[in-house]
Amino acid sequence: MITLDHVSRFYKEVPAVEDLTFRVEKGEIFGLLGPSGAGKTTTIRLLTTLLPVQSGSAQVAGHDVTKAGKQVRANIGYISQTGSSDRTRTGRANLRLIGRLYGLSDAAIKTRTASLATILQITDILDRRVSTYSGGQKRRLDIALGLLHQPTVLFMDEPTTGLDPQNRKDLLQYLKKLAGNGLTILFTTHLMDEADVLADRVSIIDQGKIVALDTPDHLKQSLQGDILTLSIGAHDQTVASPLDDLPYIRNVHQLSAEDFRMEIADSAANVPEVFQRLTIAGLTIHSFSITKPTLNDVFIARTGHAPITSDTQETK
Ligand SMILES: Nc1ncnc2c1ncn2[C@@H]1O[C@H](COP(=O)(O)OP(=O)(O)OP(=O)(O)O)[C@@H](O)[C@H]1O
Repeated sequence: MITLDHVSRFYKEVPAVEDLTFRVEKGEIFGLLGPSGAGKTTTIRLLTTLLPVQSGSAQVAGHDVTKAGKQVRANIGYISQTGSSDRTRTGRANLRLIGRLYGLSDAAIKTRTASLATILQITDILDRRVSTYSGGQKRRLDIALGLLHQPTVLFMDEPTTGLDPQNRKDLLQYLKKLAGNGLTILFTTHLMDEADVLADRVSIIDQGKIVALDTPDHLKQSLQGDILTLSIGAHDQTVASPLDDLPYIRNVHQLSAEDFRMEIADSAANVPEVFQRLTIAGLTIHSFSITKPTLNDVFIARTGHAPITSDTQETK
């Protein structure tokens, strides 16, 4: 349903996305996961024909985004981070406008509006101006606007922005149901847990490049071990050197002045030796935890740095 073949986009010779190649199948929920500035929105804008592809090629719903933009636009829904509603109009008027833009009959607009409003729980606010909506209500209207013309492919930038936990849970369930009925969904997020819960497959993107692409489970299993997090109190010293030659320790990463995380194979057997090494090196362990890897850990392992903060550093 979506195919990218070596797609790149530059701004003044600086790559925003570089050499992206992947496919998304019909009914699949595909997550583009990465920190701010990674190139997620640029990818969506290229696929929705809002930005021209400069090199490589891409097809959406069987149409080339460069040569057949009109056909691509007829087959897709796009829900941007900010949404597309007119705040001065009511929700119903916004839906009517979009329906007419897509050439739907008044009867079809009425039926689709009633059904989407019920599912997204906005029926009782449809006749109020959008400027009076809460963030979550507006987000749900954005989604109704994106789905009104029954697209075959839905693009969503940061789907759950502004939603409270219950609305977020409901929305993720609804998106899964839509995909179960054959809708293909490509969404962006910087939230690792959202990608984990929602996506069938995830592409982790950093500085415009794909650094990992697989199912969330496969990505997490690729780390082959647990994550050991240690707090050693303020020291000038890093934990990396005392652990340098231990073959079962990988990717030691300093989270803050006191905190470190690392991958550890067979943690039950190997943690005692780690503690012994650190104690001999004169370090005091204040606290520790051993957890299963998350997509956050996958990101750190593949890029060597933490996804959100830039003040951390790789030490091994
Ligand atoms: N119009 C533009 N002119 C110059 N640089 C741009 C432009 N649009 C995007 N960029 C740059 O391209 C890179 C990718 O931006 P993009 O908006 O795709 O990132 P993102 O992953 O969606 O980030 P966020 O999560 O913050 O929305 C960034 O370095 C950004 O500064």
